[in-house]
Amino acid sequence: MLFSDPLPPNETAFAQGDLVAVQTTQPLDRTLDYRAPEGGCRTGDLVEVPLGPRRVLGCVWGPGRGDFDLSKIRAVARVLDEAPLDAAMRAFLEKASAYTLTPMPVMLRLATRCPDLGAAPGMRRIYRRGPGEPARMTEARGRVLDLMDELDDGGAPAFTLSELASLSGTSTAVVKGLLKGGAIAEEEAPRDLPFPALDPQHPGKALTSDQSAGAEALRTALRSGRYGTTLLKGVTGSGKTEVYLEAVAEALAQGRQVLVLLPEIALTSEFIFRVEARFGTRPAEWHSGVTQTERRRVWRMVGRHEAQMVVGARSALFLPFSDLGLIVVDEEHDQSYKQEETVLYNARDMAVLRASFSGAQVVLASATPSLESWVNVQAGKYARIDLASRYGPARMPAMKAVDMRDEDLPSGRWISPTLVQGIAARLERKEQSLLFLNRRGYAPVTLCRACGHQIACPHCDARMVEHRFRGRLMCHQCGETRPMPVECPSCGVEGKLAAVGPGVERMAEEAQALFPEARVTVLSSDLFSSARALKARVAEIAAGAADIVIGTQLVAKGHNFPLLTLVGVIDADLGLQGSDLRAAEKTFQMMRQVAGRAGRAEAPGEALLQTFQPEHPVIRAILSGDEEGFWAAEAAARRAAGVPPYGRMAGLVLSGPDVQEVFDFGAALARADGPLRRIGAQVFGPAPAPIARVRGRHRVRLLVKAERSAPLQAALADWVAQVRQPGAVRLSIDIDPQSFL
Ligand SMILES: Nc1ncnc2c1ncn2[C@@H]1O[C@H](COP(=O)(O)OP(=O)(O)OP(=O)(O)O)[C@@H](O)[C@H]1O
Ligand SMILES: [Zn+2]
Repeated sequence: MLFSDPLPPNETAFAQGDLVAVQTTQPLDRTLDYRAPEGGCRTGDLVEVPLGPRRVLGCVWGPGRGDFDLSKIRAVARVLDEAPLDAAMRAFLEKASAYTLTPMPVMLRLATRCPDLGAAPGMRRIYRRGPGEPARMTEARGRVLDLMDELDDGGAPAFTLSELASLSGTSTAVVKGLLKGGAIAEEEAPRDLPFPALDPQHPGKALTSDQSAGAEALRTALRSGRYGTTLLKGVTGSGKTEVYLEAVAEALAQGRQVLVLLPEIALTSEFIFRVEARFGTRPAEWHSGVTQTERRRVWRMVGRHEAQMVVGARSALFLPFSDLGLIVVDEEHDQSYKQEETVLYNARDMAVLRASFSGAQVVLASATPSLESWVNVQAGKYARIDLASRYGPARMPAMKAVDMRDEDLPSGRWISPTLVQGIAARLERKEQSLLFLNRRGYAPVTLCRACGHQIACPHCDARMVEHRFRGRLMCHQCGETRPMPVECPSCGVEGKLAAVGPGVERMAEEAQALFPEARVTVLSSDLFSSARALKARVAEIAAGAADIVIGTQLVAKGHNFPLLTLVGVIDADLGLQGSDLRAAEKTFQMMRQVAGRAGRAEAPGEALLQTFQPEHPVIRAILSGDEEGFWAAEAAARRAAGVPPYGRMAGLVLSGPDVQEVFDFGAALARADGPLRRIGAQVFGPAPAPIARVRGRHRVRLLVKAERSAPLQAALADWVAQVRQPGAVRLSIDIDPQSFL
């Protein structure tokens, strides 16, 4: 056994034949009793247990419950040779399950997402890109090599034969064929190698006095060895990353593990590069772009403390760290930290929860923190560090409103004369301009001028968006695409379809028409086949390969464009519409992030916000830069409305193929609101969800509001359990919803 070291505190050893409770990954609402196998087992061990005719994965959760016929109890089949889930991890999973109302088996599945879990270590054959080229190139061979190049971040990743074949959609024979010319090299390698040690003594950059004070505060917090959370707030380019890397160094020096969460895979490679420069070697990576082989290595090495630092996506929170000392959540306000898929959790909150069980420190870094974090600082729950100015000569850009009511702009055009002047001045000085519009595609609406029909998705309650570069219409809800029709699908008249409203592709057209000599480029996620392709383009632009960049929210995040001195926001009012409770907060964050892209080097930057309502309080707050004033006002408004973070909310989405059945179920829930009323909570709805149909399923919403101290989760569970759910209807509960879609 690998893990036969002395039993840590809080863990129990069981001798062969003892009754143990096992939490499985099967959809059962309780643990099951088994007998400890030969050689015994301990709490936290990952095991295989017989269940009916099958063997399933489980984790030893504690002593058996003893409420089952003892004669029928079977023995644990096998203890897996993997690091156990320690007491802190188990407590975290239980708490996260209770908080998000996610069943424990689903939580355990999140925590055991390791390919080939329990497989014996040993040697295996791996394949890397070699220096040669194949004598004869075929389409299939090309696909294999493209894939390998695509996933190569400079680390020459290794693949297994079957991985390469399945990822590239070819056969193993194709892969083997590439061995001959040396385009691929084959080697024997131990299954899972430890990660090389990072060196915390490697010197970092010389810090400014603000930065040093921040770094020292974080080091002190880490030395306490206890849980704590610090909001690291600093304007874009102030050196937040430099400061938290000092905290990383401290944790590494203490021999503890570090997790850094980034909101976007596209940002990882630049960050990995900085880690390598700072600590001499690359950390482990965990996100959707990582191969299965590497995933397995990361999972195992994290459990054995043979990976000191992981950089990754939110699911990295569920890796089995054995001694986690620090979690950094970079760009903590980012919406993508809220998982909107199977398990609804906010990675920022889960990071805090996980750290509290592991005696770890959390650093939440942002130029524009979430209101939740700001409130937690005000309440004294989080510490706060401020970096008020940009590093070096760079200054925050001057922010100005362009009052669109005064601009003379023909219909179908969106770049105001004032903005045009600004761009022209940049072109003259060989500086870059960024036009920001958070709308992918060419135009949000395609309208038939003959009959008035708007082309909609057949499966969703959404319009099809024209993507002119691809010549297709696309549904942004379900991804359905179809060729751009020539005639109206409703009335059949030809040549009358018109684009209405702007998307980034259309802005590019307008910019190019205004400045025929300029190099105009679009940065939008749908235009890049991979994170790698996007990264390459970002690097080219940073080096000066474009004069005018048109971008979606993608550009707001973390990228550095030294030549960029003007940011033009095409429609600053866009985010303020709609009923979203976070509309003001999101707009404020987004505008400040985008503006922060300008003037990152010596040349001063300017941000121009096109708006029809310059007197709107949010627009005024953005322009004045009075952040504290904005947060205080926003907090007061939320407190008055009794909404998060002052009140608690849960969003329920019911969906199914039959609209009546979905509504009936919603109405039945709304009537049976006894358990909610008992805690003083109110239920609103059922009402059609803002997106009322997705992929052919009708969606209905209920919203529950409660006081902050009310035991909401327990009441929700009781409430939902009383009403029989029709088989075809799905129900998802989102605690603290971020959006009301
Ligand atoms: N003390 C320093 N010495 C040298 N360079 C520094 C220092 N502090 C910051 N920099 C440089 O300034 C730039 C901005 O710093 P950094 O990326 O750490 O800021 P940030 O606040 O994390 O930015 P963002 O909000 O865009 O993520 C980087 O290129 C960084 O290397
Ligand atoms: Zn659709």
